[in-house]
Amino acid sequence: MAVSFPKCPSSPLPPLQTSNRACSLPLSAPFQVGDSSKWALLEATKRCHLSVSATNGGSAVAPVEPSKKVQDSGTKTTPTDHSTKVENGFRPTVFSSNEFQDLKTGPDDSGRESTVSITVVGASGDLAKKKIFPALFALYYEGFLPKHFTIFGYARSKMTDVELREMVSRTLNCRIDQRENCDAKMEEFLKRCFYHSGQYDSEAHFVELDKKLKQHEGSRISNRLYYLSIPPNIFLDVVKCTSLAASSENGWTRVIVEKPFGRDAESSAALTRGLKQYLHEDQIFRIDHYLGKELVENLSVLRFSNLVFEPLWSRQYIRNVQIIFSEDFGTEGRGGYFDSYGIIRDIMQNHLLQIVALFAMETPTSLEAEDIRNEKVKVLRSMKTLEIDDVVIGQYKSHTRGGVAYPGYTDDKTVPNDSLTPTFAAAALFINNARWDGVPFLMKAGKALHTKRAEIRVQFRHVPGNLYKKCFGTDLDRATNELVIRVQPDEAIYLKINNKIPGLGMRLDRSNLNLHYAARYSKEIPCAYERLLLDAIEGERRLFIRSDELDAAWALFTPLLKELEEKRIAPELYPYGSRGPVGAHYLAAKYNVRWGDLGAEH
Ligand SMILES: NC(=O)C1=CN([C@@H]2O[C@H](COP(=O)(O)OP(=O)(O)OC[C@H]3O[C@@H](n4cnc5c(N)ncnc54)[C@H](OP(=O)(O)O)[C@@H]3O)[C@@H](O)[C@H]2O)C=CC1
Ligand SMILES: O=C1O[C@H](COP(=O)(O)O)[C@@H](O)[C@H](O)[C@H]1O
Repeated sequence: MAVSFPKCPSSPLPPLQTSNRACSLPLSAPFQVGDSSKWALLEATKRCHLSVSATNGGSAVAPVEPSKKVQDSGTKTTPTDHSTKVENGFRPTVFSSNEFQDLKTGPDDSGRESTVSITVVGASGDLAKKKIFPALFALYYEGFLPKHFTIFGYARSKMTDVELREMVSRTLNCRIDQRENCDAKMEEFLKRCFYHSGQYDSEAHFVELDKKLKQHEGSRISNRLYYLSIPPNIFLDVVKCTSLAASSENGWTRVIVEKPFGRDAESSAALTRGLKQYLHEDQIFRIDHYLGKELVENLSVLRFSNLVFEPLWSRQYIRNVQIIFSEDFGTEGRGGYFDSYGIIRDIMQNHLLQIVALFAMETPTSLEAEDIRNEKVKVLRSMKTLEIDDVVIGQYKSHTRGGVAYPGYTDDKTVPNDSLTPTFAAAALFINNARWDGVPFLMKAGKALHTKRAEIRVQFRHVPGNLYKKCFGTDLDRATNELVIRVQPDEAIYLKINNKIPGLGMRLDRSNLNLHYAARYSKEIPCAYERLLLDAIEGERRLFIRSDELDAAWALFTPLLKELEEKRIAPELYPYGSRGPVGAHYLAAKYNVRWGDLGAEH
């Protein structure tokens, strides 16, 4: 006879707060939660932060930091920098007292007005079209660009303003969750976009750009941001020309530099020296767009604001950490660039290593950029230089599936037939400090694999003297907890736990405590470039790479890269669309690790 137990009385949980906004509000913020305007949100956020750190009624003017323009070799001027000083890592404040305001709100009533000119150098290129202009539009749409801003495209291609606008308009779209006034907003945005054609090494052409910028800036304080979306061999030409001929005379000048930052320790150091001939370190914004991804930024929040994680975050409880990047397409269209870099330089030395640094750092003194970067650099400097025995490399080969032929890497016309450039790599890294001694940090990155995904997997140790050992069979590894931070796609954080299957017997299964972003948050997640562009405009350096971090990162990888190239080590071939070379499993097994992304259900 079936026995039924009385049901637990249902006790409704209090409703969850569904808005990010609620979290950032100070108790005393005079902000109406019902107010849907983006600007209201930004204003509220400002108040929130100001309520923590300042008591001047919300009109804080950032502390002045000198702008370090070099007029000519050796002569530095120090005009006022009206940049935002970010309070303890939050995005709170304004350029000057009246600049950062919604177009709808009209002019502010105090201080001299200022303006921001954003020049995309290499505007005719792939990255500019795919990411930069759309990100700028998204910022504009959301009301995050300052009242007075102008966008310039600069490249050698001949184009009129109208043609640039046509080109840009083809790539713009509005957020899925906010289509209101989309076309009108696009029109308004495009009217603020202009183009100047010129050579990258011609000071005269940058003087012409300077004149055009001045026309737009008028008598306002001029702040200028240059985004170098060009091949690295012309970075220095452009930096020299902008610095000598087109930097701001009374505001700040900042330069966003895209990767690759060199090919090895020496070339990277040479690039840094070159940049520093014309710019100060705090004018250089080395972008690593992975740092702008929502879940990468959230790593510190997860760790430092939840008591349940931080005490476990060490060799005592963590068995291994895996950072996995895979793409389900090859180098299509970028083979020329890729062949002289390869996957280790393209993904591991920067994106994945930055994740390791953020993951493993000690608690920073504060959320200020320098405090965080100091901790990251300590991690990088504590790491063991990579050795060839701890690395597996692969290259994809052609494969036919379902009647479709997928090309191999060397089938790309821009790639030499005998190229040994790795399109896949797996590596075991170690951090020689008290917290992480002996814990393998396994990285895996590959193109033309079976899936597109980026994730961090934290595998915890076995439960000592586990009472339920018998329920797991012989494979205790399968029973350990695993925390998965899925950076993309379909952002999620989930913790694999063992759970009793409901019923009268005692059977356990693996279940997930799952924070699935799409289900939890209704707002679309901004693209990494939006966050980073906004940070650069605001002068927030937390998510950009400092030169000593870069040096430390290259020091780890350079000997390995040299050895691979000098010895012409052949990569293991893997079929397009597969899970990559089998060697990756041997590497993991060497450290008693099983990759967490195996199997259909992971
Ligand atoms: N595309 C991407 O997804 C990513 C790119 N990056 C980095 O961003 C930067 C820009 O990338 P991307 O847009 O793909 O690059 P492109 O190859 O598209 O180059 C951008 C522009 O630079 C000019 N250019 C290209 N080659 C040369 C050359 N040899 N000499 C002078 N000018 C040249 C061209 O403009 P014109 O001829 O009109 O002057 C071109 O439109 C690079 O540093 C790249 O490594 C980083 C991450 C991702
Ligand atoms: O930096 C790079 O990143 C992209 C992958 O970026 P994602 O944001 O789409 O994950 C990669 O395709 C490219 O090779 C590399 O240069």
